[in-house]
Amino acid sequence: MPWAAARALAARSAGRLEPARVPLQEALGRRLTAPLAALVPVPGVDVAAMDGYAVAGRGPWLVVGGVLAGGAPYGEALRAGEAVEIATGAPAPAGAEAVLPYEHTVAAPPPGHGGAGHEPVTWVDGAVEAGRHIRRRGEDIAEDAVVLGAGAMVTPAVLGLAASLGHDTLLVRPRIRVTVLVTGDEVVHAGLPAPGRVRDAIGPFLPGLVEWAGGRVAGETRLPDGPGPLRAALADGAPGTGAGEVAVVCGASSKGPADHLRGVLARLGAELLVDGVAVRPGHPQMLARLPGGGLVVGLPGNPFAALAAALTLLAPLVREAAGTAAGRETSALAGPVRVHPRDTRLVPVRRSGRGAVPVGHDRPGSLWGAALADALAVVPPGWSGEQIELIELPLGG
Ligand SMILES: Nc1nc2c(c(=O)[nH]1)N[C@H]1C(S)=C(S)[C@@H](COP(=O)(O)OP(=O)(O)OC[C@H]3O[C@@H](n4cnc5c(N)ncnc54)[C@H](O)[C@@H]3O)O[C@H]1N2
Ligand code: MOO
Repeated sequence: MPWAAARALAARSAGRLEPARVPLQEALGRRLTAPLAALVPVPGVDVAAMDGYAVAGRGPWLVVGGVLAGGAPYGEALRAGEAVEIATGAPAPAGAEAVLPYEHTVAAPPPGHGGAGHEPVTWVDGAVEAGRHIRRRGEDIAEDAVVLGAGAMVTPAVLGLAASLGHDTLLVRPRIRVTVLVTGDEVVHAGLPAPGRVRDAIGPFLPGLVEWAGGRVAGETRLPDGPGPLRAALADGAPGTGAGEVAVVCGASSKGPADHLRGVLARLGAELLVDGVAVRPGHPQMLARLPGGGLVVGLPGNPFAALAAALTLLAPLVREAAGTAAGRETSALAGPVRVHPRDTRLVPVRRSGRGAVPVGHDRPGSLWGAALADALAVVPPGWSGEQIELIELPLGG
């Protein structure tokens, strides 16, 4: 199957997940599926915007009480000539006309008193402007105001905003659950690989790639070679095999004696949607639908081939399920690339002012080039030209 057709088919194969209410932190990076409205006004009541004295009428003012943020509000209405010592954010008493910040406050003698008095009562004075330093109820955000529309991306700032408006959950499209199955008797997961062994280089990049595309890796299972373990891991009811889920199989996609994925999928009655893609690297990649509704993505064992295949089949379907389509980017190509007569080539490049620069080191078995690059240039079969499509490589963080 041509590369572009495989990518489009992968996107179509995933239905959009139904919106769900999730706790705020889980909504990060998702899109809102409903407008976000204020459940409460901000601020909720009239509050002091400065530490100082809430005052009524003209000074000097007799200090009749104090109120802290979180403390009990002052119980009575202030009368002209009265002040209440107040903390920033504390409810302003009824009748308060302004807040006099400490910095602008002078100790005042009681009216009609000749000098500084020794009474236990306190008098304060200072210049205030009517209404100054009191944030009125709903002044920042009115109750019921719609602050964000459906489709808005949930950023860290959106989480803080939603919390301040009284929300504990947000309605978003959930992250599609991806289960990773790493096959290969020769594959080890820690330390230096002994001769004939190889460190798993695919399992470590999948969670970041899936998260970046809008999904979530729910678990990783390491499988020995052989059809039995793979069949059990993809059987009905196994993690990643249900509707709205994805199982990613690393390795076992080619034609060797240990490459059992095709046979296992046939035995399970899966519908093979993509069986090989005309792309280099990564042609032995597969997409299938299990009878239970789950999708299986087969990635080749060579790590750069697996990355190229993950960007061809896995990322588009995860994005589609999450409702977060990628933008299309084209660029000039600032360096030579090899062109294949029948296959699309995916070439690691770095964007620069001159265009996309091929970084080399792009053998299927090595992620060196992909690690140096920030995008893959899509070089169609027989291509000649100047502008080229780029697909973004996932960034960290
Ligand atoms: N007769 C054919 N042989 C091969 C073909 C073909 O079309 N006909 N295609 C070649 C290409 S291209 C690729 S890519 C590989 C894909 O093979 P598999 O998906 O079956 O993967 P394996 O055979 O298990 O492994 C291939 C290679 O990758 C190493 N590997 C496997 N898993 C990992 C991992 N998690 N991390 C790092 N490296 C891994 C494995 O040791 C092998 O060296 O098939 C070609 N052969
Ligand atoms: O798909 Mo294999 O890509 O070249 O190593």
